Amino acid sequence: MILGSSPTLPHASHPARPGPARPDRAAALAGSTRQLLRGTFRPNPAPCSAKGTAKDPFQLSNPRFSSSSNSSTSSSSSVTRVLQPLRAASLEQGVTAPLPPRPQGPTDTVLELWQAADAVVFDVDSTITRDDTLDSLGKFMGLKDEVLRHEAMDGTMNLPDTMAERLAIMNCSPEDIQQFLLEHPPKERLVPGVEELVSALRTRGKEVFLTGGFREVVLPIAEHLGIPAKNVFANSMSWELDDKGQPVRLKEFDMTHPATHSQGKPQALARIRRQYPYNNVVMIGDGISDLEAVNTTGGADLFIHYGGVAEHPQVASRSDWFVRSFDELMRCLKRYKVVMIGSGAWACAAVRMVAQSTAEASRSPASSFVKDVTMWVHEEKHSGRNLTEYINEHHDNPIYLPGVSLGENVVANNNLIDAARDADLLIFCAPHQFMHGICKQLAAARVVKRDAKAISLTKGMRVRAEGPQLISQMISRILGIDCSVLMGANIAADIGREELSEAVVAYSSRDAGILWQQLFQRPYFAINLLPDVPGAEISGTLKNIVAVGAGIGDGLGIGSNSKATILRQGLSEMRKFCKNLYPSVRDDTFFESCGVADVIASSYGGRNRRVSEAWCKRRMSGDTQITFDDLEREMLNGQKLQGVLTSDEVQEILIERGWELDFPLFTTIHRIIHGEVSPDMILRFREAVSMKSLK
Ligand SMILES: NC(=O)C1=CN([C@@H]2O[C@H](COP(=O)(O)OP(=O)(O)OC[C@H]3O[C@@H](n4cnc5c(N)ncnc54)[C@H](O)[C@@H]3O)[C@@H](O)[C@H]2O)C=CC1
Ligand SMILES: O=C(CO)COP(=O)(O)O
Repeated sequence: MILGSSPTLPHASHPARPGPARPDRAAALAGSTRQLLRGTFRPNPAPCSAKGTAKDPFQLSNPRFSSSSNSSTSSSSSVTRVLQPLRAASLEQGVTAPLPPRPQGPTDTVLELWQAADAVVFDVDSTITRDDTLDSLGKFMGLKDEVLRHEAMDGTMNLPDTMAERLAIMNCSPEDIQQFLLEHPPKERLVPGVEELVSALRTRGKEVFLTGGFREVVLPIAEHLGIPAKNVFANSMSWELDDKGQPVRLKEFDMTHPATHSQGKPQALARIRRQYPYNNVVMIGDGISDLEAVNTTGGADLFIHYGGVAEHPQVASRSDWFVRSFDELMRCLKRYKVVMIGSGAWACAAVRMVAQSTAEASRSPASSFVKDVTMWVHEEKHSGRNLTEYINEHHDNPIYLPGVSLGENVVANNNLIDAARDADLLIFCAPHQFMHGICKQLAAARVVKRDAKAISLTKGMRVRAEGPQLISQMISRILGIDCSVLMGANIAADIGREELSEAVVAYSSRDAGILWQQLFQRPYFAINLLPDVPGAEISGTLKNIVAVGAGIGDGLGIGSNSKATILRQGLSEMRKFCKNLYPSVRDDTFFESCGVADVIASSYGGRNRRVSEAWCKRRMSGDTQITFDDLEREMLNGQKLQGVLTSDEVQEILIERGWELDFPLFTTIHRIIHGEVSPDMILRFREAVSMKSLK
């Protein structure tokens, strides 16, 4: 709400004067628009697209409203040029000049800025609330303060004076404020759609701020919306105290607070920009003071006039976008395109869950996701046809997860580069030996968006001369994007049947973690968030070695106590290995699904266990020629074992670092699978490690 006129803004009663110089706006925008303009940012046209850019004669004649279809290839200052000059020029002309029509809808550039916003700053009174706090408080106190309010609005009184006057006649006590809050709870005061919009913004990792109003009244609203108190820039009430120092009567507002002054909003914006390295900041409000937050040095990059409660032509015509409903902003939020890189058993079970989530979410206008999920398929033949064609026709993968419908919104694509091109969210789930080649191809084609996010479901690691590298680190390093991991006790076929399971999403950025949780969480698949990527990923990788050990034990026909010994020792070595490499790894990670639960699930129900059991039986029956590769081909129909390869990779690290004796189970398993000691040494792993090779 407009509470005061600005000394920097021209007004009917003031001579028009030039707007403030904004030397650093271009610099601030240079960073903000870099992403938009480098050509990798492609807004999703549906469900919201720029309207009337070619039809509106005003838009044709004015650069601000011209279509920005060229902007993606122009220099970083072009958005500054496109958005700002008209606003500044119209302010310079003063209110006596005829007002340009208010924008009919977002131009492409405005839409791009909205979708790329890092932070959104909302005015409070009459923007997110249906009322003006002082009006409502005045009414609550039985006053009619219309006169003062109008004087403030047309600028004959300045903002601090107006506030002080209105306050003086209000005469309320702390109890009155408490009662006011009880009778006007946040939920009742909020404009329809604002809660959903704030939540959708936060889910997309955008920071939300509130400016204006009074802390005493705004903080409960912020809390209701899940906005932290540090993101509230509001005035404070100041109280007259009794002899015991207890507040009795509202005296004035804290006049030292920037929010009291006409320049409060620009100052709030300047503070936000100083504190956080945001590229794009959007201001949403209804008043001149909100508009000022854009027309100022280091201010917001985009101004949206919300006119659903109060529409002000002076402000609307100078806004970049005029809306009467928050639903319009919601519909225009970016939707993430999800792409699965992989098409094996786990990739199929996982893409099915993701496709269920995106299909479900797409029923709401607030959906964060594009409904269709692309799945890159390593092409092969099935019944004489391309597997990709088969999947797109039948919606299942008969080779890797037979009998499980993936969902009609899963679209298979056998071209890796094409599949990844539009991805905002990339899920990597290929056997780890192929991951380096996949990342290299994607990097060479330069198709991965710079702001895309990745998650790895792959269990494995890469060993290079410099040392071990996690798959998530490799993805981040080669593609230059954030990468989380999803790890857990997740036998693909069981999850395909929707049997209860759980996993952790370990994240480097919590916002990304929340987004992935939203995507993967299903009624039968619970996701815990964990800020420990190395702990979760190394656990998921090493448990494959333990499962090989368990399979060898099963091949020998060992009992439960002995198998439990292998599992316990395995878990202990997993923990030690993680901690040796990454001392910051958390102990509780090993009690999560990616730790003990995955050791158990894989050592009873996994492929590594099954093939190792068969290998052990064949070896014990005298077949010394049998190899894991033979059995993988024979038993898994194209699926890949990770445990044997991982054992080789881990052993390289153990030898290199002189840790073999500290990891007796891992070392024994490695010696068994390479025929250096006999399979029954699994039960004597403590001695086997010190034995010389039997070769
Ligand atoms: N299957 C499961 O239950 C689980 C598997 N994982 C992990 O997920 C990752 C992927 O495993 P799955 O999806 O089960 O795959 P999978 O082992 O079932 O299938 C192998 C996949 O690799 C593909 N492939 C073959 N040659 C290739 C090449 N040269 N380049 C790229 N791809 C090629 C095949 O087409 C197939 O899609 C592994 O790291 C595994 O440890 C994790 C949890 C559960
Ligand atoms: O990782 C898995 C379960 O969590 C699957 O293990 P396998 O590859 O041994 O089947």
